[in-house]
Amino acid sequence: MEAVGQSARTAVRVEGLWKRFGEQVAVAGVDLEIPAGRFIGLVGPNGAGKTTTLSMVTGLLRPDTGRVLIGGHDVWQDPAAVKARIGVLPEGLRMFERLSGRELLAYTGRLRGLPGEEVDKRATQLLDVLDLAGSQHKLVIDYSTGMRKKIGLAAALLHNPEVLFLDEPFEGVDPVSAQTIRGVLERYTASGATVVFSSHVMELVESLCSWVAVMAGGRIRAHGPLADVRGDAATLQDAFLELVGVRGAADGDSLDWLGGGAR
Ligand SMILES: Nc1ncnc2c1ncn2[C@@H]1O[C@H](COP(=O)(O)OP(=O)(O)OP(=O)(O)O)[C@@H](O)[C@H]1O
Repeated sequence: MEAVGQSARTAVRVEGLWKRFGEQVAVAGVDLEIPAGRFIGLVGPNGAGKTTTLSMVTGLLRPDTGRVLIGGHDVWQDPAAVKARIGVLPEGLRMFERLSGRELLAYTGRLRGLPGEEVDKRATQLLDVLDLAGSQHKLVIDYSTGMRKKIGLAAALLHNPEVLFLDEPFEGVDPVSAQTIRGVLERYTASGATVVFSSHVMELVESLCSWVAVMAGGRIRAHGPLADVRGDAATLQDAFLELVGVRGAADGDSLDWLGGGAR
């Protein structure tokens, strides 16, 4: 199918996305134009709608209304073209746990239609870079949380996608592994690819991302280059608290029974 008209530098276009779960409106009209070749952060408080949005954007969950274009292809009209262009590391990743890390990559690569030799080569390099070579023959079920994130990332990168979506990629990952993941992702975006990731960790988003979208209550509250979203605030965290309207409510003043001697 032909790519629908879209600027060459837009990686993902989201138009009028809505999702309800019964009475609960999880995503309430999201429009976004995500630039290519950048590190994009999607931030928001718990329940803001980040996971639901990313699930719809990556074709895992059908929106009630709205559409998503990736590389000009409609996620729901042209899923094969989109799936060839994206890599996804979803939250609570489910994997084939009775395979070893190496087998998981071999299987994923063949599913992606890569020749066996190429899969072997890429898998060896990814396992090395992500410091998983020593555990490549262990079953994924025996991997730690951080190792699971890393093997999931390797599987998502194997076919060299144009856009990589990561839901909380650094959660449960130790600082050394986080630095490794960061290095891999920086190299990947430097080559023109796009990384979209969700996180609660504002310092991380501030240090990694050049473009951010702030979500709260199912809507985008601000989006654009990091400096624009931060505005006059000292940190992205301050700008974020201002935007989501929790300044002053978060200091726990009402918990006057907590601590002290009133037991
Ligand atoms: N399958 C579901 N059924 C019912 N409600 C859901 C479902 N998935 C999400 N929701 C609701 O939609 C809202 C948005 O949830 P979502 O998981 O997208 O938020 P989030 O920003 O990713 O939150 P967190 O940072 O805590 O992971 C929440 O109120 C959540 O309870």
